[in-house]
Amino acid sequence: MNNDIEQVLYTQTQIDNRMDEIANQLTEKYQGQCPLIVSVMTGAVVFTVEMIKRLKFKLNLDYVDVSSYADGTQSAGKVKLVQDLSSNIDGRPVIIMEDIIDTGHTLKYLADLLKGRGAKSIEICALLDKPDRREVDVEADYVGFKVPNKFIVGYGLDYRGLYRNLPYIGILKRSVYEN
Ligand SMILES: O=P(O)(O)OC[C@H]1O[C@H](OP(=O)(O)OP(=O)(O)O)[C@H](O)[C@@H]1O
Ligand SMILES: Nc1nc2[nH]cnc2c(=O)[nH]1
Repeated sequence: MNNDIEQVLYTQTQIDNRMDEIANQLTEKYQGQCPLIVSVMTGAVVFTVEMIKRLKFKLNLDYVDVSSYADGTQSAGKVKLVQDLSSNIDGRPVIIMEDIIDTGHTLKYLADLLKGRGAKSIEICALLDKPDRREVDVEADYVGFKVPNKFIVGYGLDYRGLYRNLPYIGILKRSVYEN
């Protein structure tokens, strides 16, 4: 295990098994619909890649880059659209793939934006949910795991750009970001 990790919450095997379950639910629901998968850069990249390989229906893939965290572990509270979709979503079912819902600001912003563009339906699929930190009313339709109110890294989630490549989900030691 990486020395900066206080505790592993979910191993690669646990993540794989949970992704299989969610993928089966999505496959049942979206058969014949060809939804657009919207991956939220950068944190959702690992989750998105691993999930879409399990989806047994026609789909398209696009991404947005939204940024809500100015620096380190604290939310800036404001969401910025850094890179827009390249697809037209009018009349299309959309599935947003996100790594974590924390305050909820990012997903609220994104879901409202895509609704305003006439998506036929919008569902949210999030690897992690940290409900204790919620500031706005937003819920995922599919959640991998609930996590405690700690700073989480791995499986796409970073601290200052690091740890995204860890093949598990863990709690970052406070000593890494406090001095
Ligand atoms: O629910 P919220 O409080 O809005 O937080 C969730 C968002 O924060 C992180 O993104 P970040 O802006 O750190 O960018 P990243 O995906 O590039 O890591 C994470 O990937 C989510 O998109
Ligand atoms: N890496 C990381 N990014 C986040 N964005 C919102 N919450 C978190 C978290 O716990 N870890």
